[in-house]
Amino acid sequence: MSTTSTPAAVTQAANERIPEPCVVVIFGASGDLTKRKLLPALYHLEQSGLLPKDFTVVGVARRDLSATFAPDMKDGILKGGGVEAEDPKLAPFMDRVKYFATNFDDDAGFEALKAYLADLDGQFGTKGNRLFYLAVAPEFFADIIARLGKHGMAKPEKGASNWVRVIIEKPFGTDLASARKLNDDVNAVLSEKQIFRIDHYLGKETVQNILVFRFGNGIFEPVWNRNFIDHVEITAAESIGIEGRGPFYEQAGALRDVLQNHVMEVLSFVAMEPPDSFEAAAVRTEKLKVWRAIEPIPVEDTVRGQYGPGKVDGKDVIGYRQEDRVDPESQRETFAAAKLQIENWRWAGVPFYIRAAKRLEKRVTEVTIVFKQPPLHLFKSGGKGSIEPNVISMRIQPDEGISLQFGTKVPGPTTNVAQVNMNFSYAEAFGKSSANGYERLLLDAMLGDATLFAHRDGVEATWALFTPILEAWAATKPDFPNYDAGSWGPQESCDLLAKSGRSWGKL
Ligand SMILES: NC(=O)C1=CN([C@@H]2O[C@H](COP(=O)(O)OP(=O)(O)OC[C@H]3O[C@@H](n4cnc5c(N)ncnc54)[C@H](OP(=O)(O)O)[C@@H]3O)[C@@H](O)[C@H]2O)C=CC1
Ligand SMILES: O=C1O[C@H](COP(=O)(O)O)[C@@H](O)[C@H](O)[C@H]1O
Repeated sequence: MSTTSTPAAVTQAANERIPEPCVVVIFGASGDLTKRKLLPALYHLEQSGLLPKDFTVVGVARRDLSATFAPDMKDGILKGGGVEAEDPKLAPFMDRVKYFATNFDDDAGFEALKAYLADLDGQFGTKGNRLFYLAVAPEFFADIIARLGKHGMAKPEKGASNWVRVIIEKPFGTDLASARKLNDDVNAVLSEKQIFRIDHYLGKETVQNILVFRFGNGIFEPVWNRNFIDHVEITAAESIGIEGRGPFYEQAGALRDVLQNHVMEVLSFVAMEPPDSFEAAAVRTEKLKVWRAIEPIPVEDTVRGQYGPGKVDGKDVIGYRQEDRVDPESQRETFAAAKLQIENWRWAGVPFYIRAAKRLEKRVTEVTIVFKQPPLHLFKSGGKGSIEPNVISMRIQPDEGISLQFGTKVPGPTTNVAQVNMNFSYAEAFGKSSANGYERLLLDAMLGDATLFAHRDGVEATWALFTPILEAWAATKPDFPNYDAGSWGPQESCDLLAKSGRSWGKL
């Protein structure tokens, strides 16, 4: 497929969005996220000319890393790909990367940080504008924000025109009660306008493209409803295991880690009504309506699983219970699936099947829209394949793109029907993109645009749906492990669709 919009035109449009001068302060600076995702994302913004001229990054963590921080981050940027060591923009960018050591519970440290940031304003012309990024374990979220408040860093100074915003990483709570408590703690210091709850899936081009596909074209929306759609599948499959994050995953599991947040965000884009505008309040309102319209989920409509040993990409891999720092009797799920019913005018009667898991056969995140059959099968003599439904597959990752499956006449003297695909590939149309999702979201937060960030009400609405499931799961002992690493999950996951004569599409 060809494209009429050139990448150059796209870049030009993006260039109109340059934030005001500011300091980005990253708490958790020596962590994995900062090195692998955040600094590379900021540098890509710099390369694209999207950072303000007056700009600094300050990493904050507890150890004294002032001598090694910038070189270490440079290493992360180079390893992230797409950047050469001799890139002329790299050295000047690294000169603006600073480090400040303090423990998160140290009041004197926060007071010194405040003075340090004021000093940077003088050196770099950053005008008191602050974007704090909490790239830390969730138990620190509320404490850091409370200390920012206590030390006068959480609000602009009285009468001044500077801004203060805070990006909060996931997970935002572990159930409804903890999410509410965290929201209350955060809202006690910051106004909702200052808070940017990040879900990096919303930064992915292909997730945003769900809205463009639906609302930027005339031909899809008329069929995007219960009259034409049989069911929807959303899969977030990973072939990797828990990657050394045993203690984290033992607490989290697939439902808390991915289903409640990333998958539900994607679902809201697939199911929402057109917003009045592409602005935060309008988009959030429509997303919230979708989540609130979902019927309470019966536990029989959910499936949990845990991988045992198996083969992924031809290599033997260990089971979850054998992973480092995982309980050998662990009951934590590495697979979670559910059938959801959105009881509104558009979707009543259309099941949404969602699943997220580690150590499946391959890494693929996809939305699959399966359409109803035509009312009459004219081509009965067509043989096998003649009555397959139309399917729109929105490939979030990898091989980003969209395809439409439809039946077509096989050449020859009989009326045989074969299924074919019309395919749009991002890579073919636009070339490879280095964006990791964080670029767009960091830029939006610097611009004060919260459209692609979660709102308190939304976070609570999704926890309200899944908390009863977590409670029901905790009350019964599962028969784990129940799927082999490298498979497509437990048999019950197929049964969930088979009950109504459906099956997961081939990915
Ligand atoms: N890593 C990833 O790919 C993803 C991470 N996230 C989320 O991002 C957040 C950060 O994750 P990640 O980078 O992996 O975490 P890490 O465990 O790798 O990093 C934690 C950071 O917090 C600092 N820290 C911990 N305790 C203190 C303290 N008492 N005082 C000062 N600094 C402290 C550490 O500093 P020091 O080195 O000095 O101890 C380190 O910089 C988490 O909420 C995670 O859920 C979300 C999506 C993906
Ligand atoms: O938030 C998380 O997401 C990653 C998957 O992100 P992706 O961009 O690689 O799809 C997941 O591996 C991790 O467990 C989870 O915490």
